[in-house]
Amino acid sequence: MTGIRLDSVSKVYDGGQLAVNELSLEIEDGEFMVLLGPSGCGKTTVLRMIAGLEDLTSGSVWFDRTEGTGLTPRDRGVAMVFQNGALYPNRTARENIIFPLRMAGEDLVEANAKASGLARILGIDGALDRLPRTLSGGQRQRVAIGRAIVRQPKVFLMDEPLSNLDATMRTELRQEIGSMTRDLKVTTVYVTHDQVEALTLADRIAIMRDGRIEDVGTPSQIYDDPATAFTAGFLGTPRINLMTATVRVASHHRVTLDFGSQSIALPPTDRRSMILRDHAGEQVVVGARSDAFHVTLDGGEANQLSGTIRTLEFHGNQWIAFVTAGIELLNPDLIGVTRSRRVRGGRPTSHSAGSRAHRTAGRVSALAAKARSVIGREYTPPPPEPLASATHRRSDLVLELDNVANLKAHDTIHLVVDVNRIHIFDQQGRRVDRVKR
Ligand SMILES: Nc1ncnc2c1ncn2[C@@H]1O[C@H](COP(=O)(O)OP(=O)(O)OP(=O)(O)O)[C@@H](O)[C@H]1O
Repeated sequence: MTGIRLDSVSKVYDGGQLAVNELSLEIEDGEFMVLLGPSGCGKTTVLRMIAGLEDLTSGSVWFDRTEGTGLTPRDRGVAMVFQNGALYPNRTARENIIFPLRMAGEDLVEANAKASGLARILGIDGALDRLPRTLSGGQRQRVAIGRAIVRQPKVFLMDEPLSNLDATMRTELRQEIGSMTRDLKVTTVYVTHDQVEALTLADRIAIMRDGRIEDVGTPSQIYDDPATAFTAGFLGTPRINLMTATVRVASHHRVTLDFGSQSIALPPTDRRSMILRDHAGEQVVVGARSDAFHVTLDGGEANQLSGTIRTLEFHGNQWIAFVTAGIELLNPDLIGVTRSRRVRGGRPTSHSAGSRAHRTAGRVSALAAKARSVIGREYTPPPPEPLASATHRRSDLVLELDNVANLKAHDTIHLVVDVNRIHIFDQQGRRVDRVKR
């Protein structure tokens, strides 16, 4: 078994697309690591760089203590499964699975025994003697997984292996992938943009954005204690409410978060109060998932926000309420973000905040040098986009409600905010307090 280390890896494609930007990540021996992020953030490129299918522009890949950067895919001991695991059409499922073993000279009886064992784990033992065209999409994908894993690779790489399956099949195969990789204790890197797959399968999740890692941790760390507003917005349905607030410091150093016509207060002993006392008058972003609110009668309770129900949606086991409360809400995808990283004719095609780009000028200039060396053009880091940009705004608080017996559209609703459940971010979307990892 093998641990993987990515050491400041970057990829600039021909034509200047910066796909991966000085990304570092350690994946432990036997760990199931999920790379999660929106389309185009560089997940597949990272996977292909681990597999040796994509050259690195800079940085290095390590397998335990061996540098793998220059190794051929074959010498890396990795196996990969893609969205559409292509099979040999004229070979049965069994022949497909044992093919890599036979190529390696393994005895037919032993190879068949291994195929049968894997087929049992993957739930395709009844389909082993059928041709791929007679199998369902889910069965074909199971055969592809069996063929990839049969040689006991040191590292198993999966690129959205469930994305072409229907919902029932996805759930079943997801569970089988989880138990199989744990039984085999093989180090696995799994790419997806599906948060349910990430939360259910991963030992740890790396949230990617614009070619970088935004946050990395166990599923519960990432969900309950997100390092950035983007991470908080990527996990959870409905998405977290991100409200702009101004920090006010009243008498006795009491810190309130002022949303305009309404506000909430932090307890004086709250660590965040102590941090925010020095930032009176500045804007912050307050993240509150639905479970941070509870509906109350207008009892004048502390930390109460009031609004009007714009609409109620029925979702079977619950309702989703869209509440207009006169609070400016932000789109998590756009806080502190690089909107386009394309380097063309010396300038990116649009502005961005580059959430961490401002941290060290040195990093930016190193990247600039790399981009220049690849495409022979100047790279100018884009300036931050203002928080109040129109594209950032959303209009409603979005909440789950179990019971709407006494509520309907256009009613006034009163919500108490549990301040222990809110996260406070700076204008670039980073937590103002410390994240526990
Ligand atoms: N061969 C290539 N040449 C040029 N640009 C590329 C190439 N492959 C990928 N890219 C670009 O690099 C960026 C990262 O692509 P990548 O496929 O790694 O992202 P991803 O997160 O896996 O996306 P998706 O979830 O849509 O598969 C994208 O902007 C993509 O357009």
